Amino acid sequence: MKIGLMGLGTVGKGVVHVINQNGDSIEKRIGEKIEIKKILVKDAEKKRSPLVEGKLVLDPMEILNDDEIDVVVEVMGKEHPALEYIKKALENGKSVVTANKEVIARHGKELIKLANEKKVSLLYEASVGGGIPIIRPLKQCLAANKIYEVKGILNGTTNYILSEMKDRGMSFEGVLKEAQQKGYAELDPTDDIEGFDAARKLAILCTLSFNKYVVPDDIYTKGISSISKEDIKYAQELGYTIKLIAYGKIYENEKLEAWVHPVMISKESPLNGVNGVYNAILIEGNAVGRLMFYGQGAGMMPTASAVVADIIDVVNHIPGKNGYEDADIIPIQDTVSKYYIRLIALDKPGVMSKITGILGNEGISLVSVVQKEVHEDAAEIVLITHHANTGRIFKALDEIKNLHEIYKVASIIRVEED
Ligand SMILES: NC(=O)C1=CN([C@@H]2O[C@H](COP(=O)(O)OP(=O)(O)OC[C@H]3O[C@@H](n4cnc5c(N)ncnc54)[C@H](OP(=O)(O)O)[C@@H]3O)[C@@H](O)[C@H]2O)C=CC1
Ligand SMILES: N[C@@H](CC=O)C(=O)O
Ligand code: NA
Repeated sequence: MKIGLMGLGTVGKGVVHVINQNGDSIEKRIGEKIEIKKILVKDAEKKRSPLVEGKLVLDPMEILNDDEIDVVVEVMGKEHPALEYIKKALENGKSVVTANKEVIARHGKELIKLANEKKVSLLYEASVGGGIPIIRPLKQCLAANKIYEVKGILNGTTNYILSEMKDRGMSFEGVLKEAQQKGYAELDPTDDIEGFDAARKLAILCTLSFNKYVVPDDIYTKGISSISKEDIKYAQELGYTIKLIAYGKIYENEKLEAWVHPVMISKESPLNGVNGVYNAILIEGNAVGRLMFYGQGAGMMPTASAVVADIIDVVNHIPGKNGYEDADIIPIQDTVSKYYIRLIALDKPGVMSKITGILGNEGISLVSVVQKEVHEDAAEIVLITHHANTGRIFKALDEIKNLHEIYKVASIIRVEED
């Protein structure tokens, strides 16, 4: 499977990294090697990674007219000339993967029609929520539902700015600069700050969720440029957090409400804890109920994760192109965990030392021990172990169970701390 990559910025570099890092395991999984054959850039003088040596081109036609290239991956950004390149690729019978929300939100309808006519794929998972899987779940896993409502934090840059202003008392300009350095912001950060990027993403989500074609111009859009440190302080005093929210709802009369606006979010809302570059999307469907999708909405590797998954999806739709190896499952006895153990024992001196002795022989040490009387002659003993080999825990419990002072091993629960 030969790829033509258009763009080698934050996302393009991520795609090169992921394919370089995970190429072998991907090949094993899908039965096909993904090879980046050519990469389109604008600036021939920029210093680039040795990984892309010999692949760079400045003329888009070198990719679009290359018969060996099966998939064009557009990660250049901006509406033009990306739109024209995507169209040309589809016309030439190539599948297209793109992260470009501007192009999909404005021209998705005609592009999907063209892809269908040409019997090729047009995939755009990275266009909404970066690394969060949301497009494919809406198209496939939730297809049985009537979706009523879509609500979320859809822009990583503005969420990062608002979180950092609140938590570190940073200035708007200072945090924006950080977001740009981290590769979160659009080329023109006004797109992020004024809410246009979130509106493009909301247009895509509303179209998929409500089955009505929604474009960014339909969406009332207000960004965060007027949010000051004072607003953030007052919000905290009043028990709220300010978030840039994108909201879409379909009413029974089939009318839609769709807007992007700063919102005072109460402490109880699941969106309140979504901080930094993280995005979250809440979906309400009539069969599935409420769902929340959460993850990094921008950045090199999370976004590349979605782009490369789309490339894999193209391969998976070629008949006979996937295969799985047999799984080698680690026996539960060989796994390691802390354990909570509750025992019912005879309330008599010496019982505890027998129990700790058996555990000690298996190299199991204890974080805590609690003992309570439950009857005249019975006590409940609750132990929390340090990390231990599960096989040794089982062996020790078998021995403990057989002590005549033990009535029963009432519970064994794994303990996790993160
Ligand atoms: N950054 C992120 O976290 C996310 C980005 N996206 C989307 O992904 C896309 C790419 O974003 P990002 O990687 O951040 O963008 P960058 O600005 O970092 O990179 C753009 C790349 O495209 C190349 N390029 C731009 N215009 C042209 C042109 N006309 N001809 C040839 N090459 C061109 C640039 O070339 P050169 O290197 O020579 O300058 C550069 O390599 C955008 O649509 C964005 O909205 C989606 C999700 C998350
Ligand atoms: N600029 C965007 C990038 C991802 O789509 C954002 O900050 O969310
Ligand atoms: Na996504």
